[in-house]
Amino acid sequence: MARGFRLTTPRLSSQQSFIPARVASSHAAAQVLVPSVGKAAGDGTSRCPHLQREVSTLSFAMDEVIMADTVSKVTNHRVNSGRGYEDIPRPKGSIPFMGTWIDALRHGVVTRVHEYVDMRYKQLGPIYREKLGKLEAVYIFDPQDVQRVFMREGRHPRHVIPEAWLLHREITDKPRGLFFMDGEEWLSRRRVINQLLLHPRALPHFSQRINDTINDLIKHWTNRSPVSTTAAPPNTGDPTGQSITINNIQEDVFNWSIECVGTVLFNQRLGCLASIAEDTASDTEAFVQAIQDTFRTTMVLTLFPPKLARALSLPVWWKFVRSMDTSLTIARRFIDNSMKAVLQRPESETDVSEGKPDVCSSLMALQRYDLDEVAALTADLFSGAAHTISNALAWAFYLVGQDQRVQDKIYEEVQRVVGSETGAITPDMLKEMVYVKAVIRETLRLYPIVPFHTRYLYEDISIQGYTVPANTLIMMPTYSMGRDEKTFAQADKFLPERWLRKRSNKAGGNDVISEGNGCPFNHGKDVSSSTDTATGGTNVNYATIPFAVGARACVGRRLAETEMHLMLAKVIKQFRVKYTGDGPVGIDLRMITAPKDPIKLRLELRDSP
Ligand code: HEM
Repeated sequence: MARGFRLTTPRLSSQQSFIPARVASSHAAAQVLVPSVGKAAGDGTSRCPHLQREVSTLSFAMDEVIMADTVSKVTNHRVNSGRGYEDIPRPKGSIPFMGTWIDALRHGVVTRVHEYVDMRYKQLGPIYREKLGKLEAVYIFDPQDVQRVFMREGRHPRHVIPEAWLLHREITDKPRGLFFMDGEEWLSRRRVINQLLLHPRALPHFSQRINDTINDLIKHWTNRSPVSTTAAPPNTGDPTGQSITINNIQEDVFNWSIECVGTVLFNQRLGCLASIAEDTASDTEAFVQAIQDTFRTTMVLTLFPPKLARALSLPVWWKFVRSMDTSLTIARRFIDNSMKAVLQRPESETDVSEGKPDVCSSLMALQRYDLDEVAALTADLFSGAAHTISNALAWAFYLVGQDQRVQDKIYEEVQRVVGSETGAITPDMLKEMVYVKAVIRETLRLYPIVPFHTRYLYEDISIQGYTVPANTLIMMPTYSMGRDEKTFAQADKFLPERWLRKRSNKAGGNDVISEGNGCPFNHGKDVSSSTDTATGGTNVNYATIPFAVGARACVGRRLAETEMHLMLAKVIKQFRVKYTGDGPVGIDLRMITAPKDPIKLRLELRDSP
């Protein structure tokens, strides 16, 4: 193949909206080459040679931050990488139209794509391309390449939206939320939601409600399975011998996360926790099932053309439509009920950033969007929140439930910060809980809830010496990157310490353990025994970015982290958690990284909650 060969046909599917030329050209200046990666930051903050400048994922005005960061380093960008798209390694056995679909199906690709992609990475290296049925993409694995992709995503970053979802939206002709939008439409709404959810002032406001819902969940657990007295194991110190059995933590946490997000979005209690106490069927159960079915069928329809599935009236298409309709109807029911309450409130109570009650009222107070659009925006947040947080917490309890050492450290930290205080854990207290945060961060490294980050760039980019043309789908597999031994020492081990660093206390007191800044490289140290493992890095580590980075990073990140940190801290403060399942739980990839089997736990009441 000739060097520098370039495909001229855009690889963006006709289903994915093209950005109008006007918009594309307006931000062409932002498509610039970032300084060479691997170079220590020149701002004097980096002590780690592996990492580069940080793109703050938490800035509420993220888009501007990124623009500032990239534009300040404008160099005349021109890709001249030597080898072209056609030269990028690809698996053997690709056939016209189908690509390597049959091969992939043999590997059980639908629920184990993460393993399949990992196998390809080991076979073909840090960049390869593959066509799986309809889905043609370039897969990249090197964190430095990932960083470069995010740095060049432009003012209106574009991610992949499953074709089946787009088709469904087209058929139903209903407005949808942020995830589905692009261009200026996306940016203007995203800025508003950023203010409501990512602004530092927004969350302290919600933490009392999150605390309350966690207290209620624990109360419901106790009501459902009254704390039973078992023979207290001898010499265990803390446990009183009283315990609660949980047969499926995921399900319970799902109910809780809907309840919790309901209080943030609508300042309403939705009543989802009642079904935990009563063990009865509820709307939330139907919602869980519908979302699971939507995700599962979407996976199949990612590989098999949805339009064809629809034309052939395949059962998978109809199952997809039914589950999508059910989940949207139930979400809409929750939202309509809540909106009624919001509409009845006095106008003075409608701006969350001024200490007012919730996201939905704040959106309505702007008087910029009609009710349908407010409902669409909040429905997106609502369903985005429930499944992600519940699965992440299920994995966190699964991991800590098997690791007494980690639990003891969480407990020590929570006791140190909160002491005998039995009220709410405040945002200021949370700031000090660096170990709790490290546990969640490590959980998401091992079980990244979103299995692939995706981007279409507006310009060609050179990756590993190959030119990847503009509008190619670039997939960044989070599972493989998070478990890569090249990046993480003892990559398969659950070691929250890798995210901490020890600083000596100049005032002569004890050394201070603080949050590491993300350098995952262990610099040759044994990460299990040291608290000084994430040494010296200053920046976001692109090998594990569970919420993505940049202007299109997860808009619910602050909320998700606050909910997860609070839940972990409060449960471990009161209970010892034991995983009681029958062995390791695998991953079932249904668009998100979910546990394959229910995660069973026993919660043993501590002596001194
Ligand atoms: C463990 C929890 C969560 C994880 C790991 C997670 C991860 C992500 C990721 C990776 C993206 C894609 C960003 C991209 O395309 O680059 C995303 C987008 C999004 N997330 Fe989350 N998320 C979580 C929780 C939440 C919560 C709690 C909410 C709502 C309150 C939420 C709402 C959204 C929305 C609306 C988008 C689309 C944003 C846009 O397109 O501008 N997520 N999330």
